[in-house]
Amino acid sequence: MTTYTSDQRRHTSETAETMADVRYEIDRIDRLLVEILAERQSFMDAAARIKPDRSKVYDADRIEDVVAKVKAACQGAGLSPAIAEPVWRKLIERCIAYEFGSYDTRRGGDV
Ligand SMILES: O=C(O)C(=O)C[C@]1(C(=O)O)C=C[C@@H](O)C=C1
Repeated sequence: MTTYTSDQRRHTSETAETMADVRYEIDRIDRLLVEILAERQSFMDAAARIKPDRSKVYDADRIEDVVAKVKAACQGAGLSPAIAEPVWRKLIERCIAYEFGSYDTRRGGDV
């Protein structure tokens, strides 16, 4: 199971006073995002292993389902959907490319 390593939080957005404070927290959060995205990526390998054929890697209905769920989560979390939606659409696009690569590597390039 993935465990996330995190540097100590020093400030909240309200207590930060200098740009050094702000950038320490942004850099800390970015390292956490990298760990979380690496875990998400690992499930593309699982999907490539489980999906019965290559035509299932790209799933338009599932893409819209993922984006809708992310937008719903944004409301509770206070994340701007204007940030989230394009980020997730690009993330999914790159995850699909990764999943195709994983699928082809696993199946020896057979289609
Ligand atoms: O849910 C899936 O079927 C996935 O493989 C995950 C994922 C994603 O990155 O969210 C990637 C490829 C699919 O086309 C849809 C969604």
